[in-house]
Amino acid sequence: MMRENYDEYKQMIDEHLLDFMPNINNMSNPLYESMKYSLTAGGKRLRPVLLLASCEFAGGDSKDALTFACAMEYIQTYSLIHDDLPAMDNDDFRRGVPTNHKIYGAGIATLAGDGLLNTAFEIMYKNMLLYFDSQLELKKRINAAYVIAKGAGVGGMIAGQVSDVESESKEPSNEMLEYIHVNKTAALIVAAVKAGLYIGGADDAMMEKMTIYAENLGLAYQVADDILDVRGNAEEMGKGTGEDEKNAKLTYVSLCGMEAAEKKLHELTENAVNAIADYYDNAEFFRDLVLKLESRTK
Ligand SMILES: CC(C)=CCC/C(C)=C/COP(=O)(O)OP(=O)(O)O
Ligand SMILES: C=C(C)CCOP(=O)(O)OP(=O)(O)O
Repeated sequence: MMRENYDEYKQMIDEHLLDFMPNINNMSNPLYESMKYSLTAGGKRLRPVLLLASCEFAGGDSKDALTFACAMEYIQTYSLIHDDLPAMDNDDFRRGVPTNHKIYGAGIATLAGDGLLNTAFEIMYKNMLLYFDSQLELKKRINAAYVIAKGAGVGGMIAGQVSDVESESKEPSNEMLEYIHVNKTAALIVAAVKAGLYIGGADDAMMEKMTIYAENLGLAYQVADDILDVRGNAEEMGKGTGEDEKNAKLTYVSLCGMEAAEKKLHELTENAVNAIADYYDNAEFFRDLVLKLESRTK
């Protein structure tokens, strides 16, 4: 049974996110504080919410997917800490508060990111060990961990971030922009959905359709973020306003203009909705999510 709304899933994450923090000895206390600072600074929890909802959509119990959902948020938080570093976007605000390196320095912030990424895999492996006696349950979790590693990895989010960094010194193009969005943003969103579906036990048809949904949602999410950045309501996306957005980034808006970006967002939204048309009666959560994303940019 799927839950009614986004906030119910988000609450599960917010309540349990710190439960998975490892015990760190006193010598590395600044590391713990710095990891905790960014985990509890807010955030929409989109990726873990998608993971839990996808698990239930496939007929599973979201409680069984909680570890993986929290691991996903650890990875998301690591990526934002590193993205904000002086060597990358050099941002001062994130999730409405000073960025991690502004509080703890670039060294600890880098290590907090490393720590979160590593912890994500530590807790997924620990969870898998609980299912050692059931080949079926273990396989679901190995598949989930594999898609997460792949989506976050050097052929996914990291590849996208490399191109994003490099794009600042390259001739802008549609191909480059598409590559950045597919990898930097959509890859982790697709991974969240697929991981949830694996744990929930989805069949191949559902996996295929939901993957198309998630690819379009992922691209739509980045285009919407870029539209909101320009419109000055970055606050709504949990960021600071204005000053920290100082890099002239390659975005759909900067490359093609606002009107084209809005059209693209609409197309991606339609694609996402159409991908799950077969599940009309019980895909309301996923339909609403992508439709709300588009309407928030208006
Ligand atoms: C491996 C790493 C560090 C990946 C970072 C991935 C990512 C999605 C960064 C934020 O993108 P953005 O710069 O477009 O978003 P924002 O405007 O929130 O900074
Ligand atoms: C892909 C983008 C736009 C990076 C920020 O992601 P979110 O907007 O989901 O950030 P949080 O809610 O997790 O802070």
